[in-house]
Amino acid sequence: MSMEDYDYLFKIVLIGNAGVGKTCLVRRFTQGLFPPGQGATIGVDFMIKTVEIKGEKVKLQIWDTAGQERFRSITQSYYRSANALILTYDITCEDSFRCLPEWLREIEQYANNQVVTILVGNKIDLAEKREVLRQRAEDFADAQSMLYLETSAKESDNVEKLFLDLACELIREAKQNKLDNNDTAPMPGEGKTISYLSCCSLN
Ligand SMILES: Nc1nc2c(ncn2[C@@H]2O[C@H](COP(=O)(O)OP(=O)(O)OP(=O)(O)O)[C@@H](O)[C@H]2O)c(=O)[nH]1
Repeated sequence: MSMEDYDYLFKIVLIGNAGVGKTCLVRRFTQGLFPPGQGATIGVDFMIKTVEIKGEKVKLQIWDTAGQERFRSITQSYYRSANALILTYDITCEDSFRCLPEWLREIEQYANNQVVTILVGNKIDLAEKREVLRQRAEDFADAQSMLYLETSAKESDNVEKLFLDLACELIREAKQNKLDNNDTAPMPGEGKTISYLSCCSLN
């Protein structure tokens, strides 16, 4: 794809425990469906979706990582070039919430320190099975300076909002030139395309 096809290109990586719904969130957003009998992700998978925000074309490269521990060394290598991380847990699974500090350590260790991180509590359609109160998650996210959103990949609640809010935030940051793109920052007159990601696995 040539550079003219979009104004911005951002890489978004989903992380979090196995089974919290990362793949379903990506499928819902990129394909508009809730896949039946979704198997566990092996390693990483990626999808692309281009959205238009305030007249600007934003290409989102979305990486869905495997939550299973045994894939951790593979998935870690995808953190570094991420512009945004979607740290996902399952509101019906206390365990997936309790593992968040562990995920934050991974982020600290492997991600770029400019990365935008959003905490997502998925499966809100299963309200009667909720194990993690919204307030508790909000407080946790606040303390870590993360955005917080609750979603249902199944019912499509807040899924579009999740990715579009992230895209808006990334555009805002890019405009303030806060992204870690010192090497390839556009020169005046070269336009505002974030070109440093164009080398990433688009082949
Ligand atoms: N009720 C409900 N179930 C969901 C939702 N999102 C995902 N699920 C179910 O949760 C299970 C795991 O979903 P996945 O999307 O495969 O989870 P994952 O986080 O990608 O798992 P790994 O690939 O192993 O890391 C599947 O049975 C989904 O149908 C949701 O919003 N609501």
